[in-house]
Amino acid sequence: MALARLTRVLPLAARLVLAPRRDLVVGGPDEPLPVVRIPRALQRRQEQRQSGRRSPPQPVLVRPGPLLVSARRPEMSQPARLTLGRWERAPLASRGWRSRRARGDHFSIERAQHDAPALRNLLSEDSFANLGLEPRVLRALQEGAPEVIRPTTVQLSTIPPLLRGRHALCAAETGSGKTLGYLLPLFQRLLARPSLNSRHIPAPRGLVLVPSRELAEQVRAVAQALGSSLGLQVRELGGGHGMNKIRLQLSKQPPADVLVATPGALWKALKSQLVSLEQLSFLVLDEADTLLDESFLELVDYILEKSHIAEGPADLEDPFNPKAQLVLVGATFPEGVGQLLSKVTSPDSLTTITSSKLHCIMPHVRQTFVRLKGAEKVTELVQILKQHDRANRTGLSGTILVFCNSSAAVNWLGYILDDHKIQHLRLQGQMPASVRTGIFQCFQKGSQDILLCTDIASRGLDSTHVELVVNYDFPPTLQDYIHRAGRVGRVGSEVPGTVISFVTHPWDVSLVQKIELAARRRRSLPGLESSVREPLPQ
Ligand SMILES: Nc1ncnc2c1ncn2[C@@H]1O[C@H](COP(=O)(O)OP(=O)(O)OP(=O)(O)O)[C@@H](O)[C@H]1O
Repeated sequence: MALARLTRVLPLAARLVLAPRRDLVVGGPDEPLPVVRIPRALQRRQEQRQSGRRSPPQPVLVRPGPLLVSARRPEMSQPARLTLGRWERAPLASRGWRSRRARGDHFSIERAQHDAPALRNLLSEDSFANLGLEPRVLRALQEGAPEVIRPTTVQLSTIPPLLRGRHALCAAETGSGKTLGYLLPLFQRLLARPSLNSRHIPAPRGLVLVPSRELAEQVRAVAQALGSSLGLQVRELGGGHGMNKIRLQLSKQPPADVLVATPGALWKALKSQLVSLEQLSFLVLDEADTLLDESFLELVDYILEKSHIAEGPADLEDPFNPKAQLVLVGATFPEGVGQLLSKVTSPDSLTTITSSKLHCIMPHVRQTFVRLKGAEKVTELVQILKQHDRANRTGLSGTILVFCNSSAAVNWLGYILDDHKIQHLRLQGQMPASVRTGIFQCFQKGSQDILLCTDIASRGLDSTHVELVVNYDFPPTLQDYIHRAGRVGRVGSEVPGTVISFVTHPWDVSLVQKIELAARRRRSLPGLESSVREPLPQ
């Protein structure tokens, strides 16, 4: 490049001679010629460029010691003490995985620490009492969640701004305790604001929107444990059951102070005027990236339209004209927040809280990638499950989540596991609501060790027993990978987590290479950043 630039700037009249030592000699016949020496490295790069060749990245010399990446081919391993620079080319173990010849190859991103990042770096003075929570709320926390003693890093950074009435977008890694991070401020706000309900239909003051029925059940259970000691009613409104069930859920007495709902069910209830959002003072969109994607956006738009969102903290203070504080929560940064917000409030009123580990490969979970032929996946899975079963009989093992990319694949794989006499549960979106109910709770309680599922189980669902996530089908996006992998290694997990991913298609390989590169550079995954200040489309 430098040589090319140099030749361009030299006057046309100048004579260019490549000197024997490859120095450039410039000037007329009678003048003493200035000599420009070109460094050898530059010359070599120029020669390579001209011949269209690029030197392959140098393999890292592996010495004994802990590894960050361990590969089947040892020269592709990376020691734990080495981090590649941002622009440094990496010797990827997954390079060449698009070729069939790569079948059978594998590598792992090793566990670098034991604890979840959300539990590290906590100081002894970090306590819930120092965050501005009222004694009543602290007591409710003690009674409702006795295992929770000190706040996680995410709770430390979200609770104070939420108590100050700020609208917030909280994006932090999976399993870091975001649910309590928004529920505690929600309850404190409701205690400060008495119910004004004079209408005949239920008008909850707190609303948590979640993308799936299973997550609604889970959040309701956590909220109810806190709400019952505060004298506040928490109810759940899940979809898929038809209008009669929705009517029944909403007619229960006493009416809900806090409603945990899926967008579809709430939309139906609002359309049929079975519920009103006029009294709303706290609105949470949990798993905001999913709620803002195309499948839910229209419903969520309608719900936001019916809620009176405050312009800012000052707007929340009028007790006779309730306005709602808005909180968006997720483990991946949602797209389209700016567009959504500009419809209901000013994007400037939003505080963005992101954790330092957002979109990073979890450092406390071992993640293995295996390049396979499609037809080999079943054998590989059956072997893993049988191995686990043997370990389980000796009382060593936790539970396993196996992810497929479609409901049909879950059913098909389920029949194959039946043939192998491997007991399991199945959870996929096309199951009737009555069959789906309670499946995840069964798995959470440990009554069955293996759950075959689609991505409906990848968002927000919490189980401290999950030891292994298998991506039987490689997830279609990096966001999906983050959410699926996040079912292990959660705060409070009782077992160390592992993720195993089967890689079969060329498009899987592109994602694997991004994951591997991010791990080797210890940086966040690319392409997931977004901005809350995106302009509204014209
Ligand atoms: N301060 C705490 N101390 C100990 N355990 C906690 C604490 N806060 C939350 N937990 C536990 O951590 C686990 C994960 O919490 P939670 O489900 O809120 O994570 P999350 O960040 O919402 O995850 P996801 O992004 O997957 O939805 C739960 O089992 C919860 O009980």
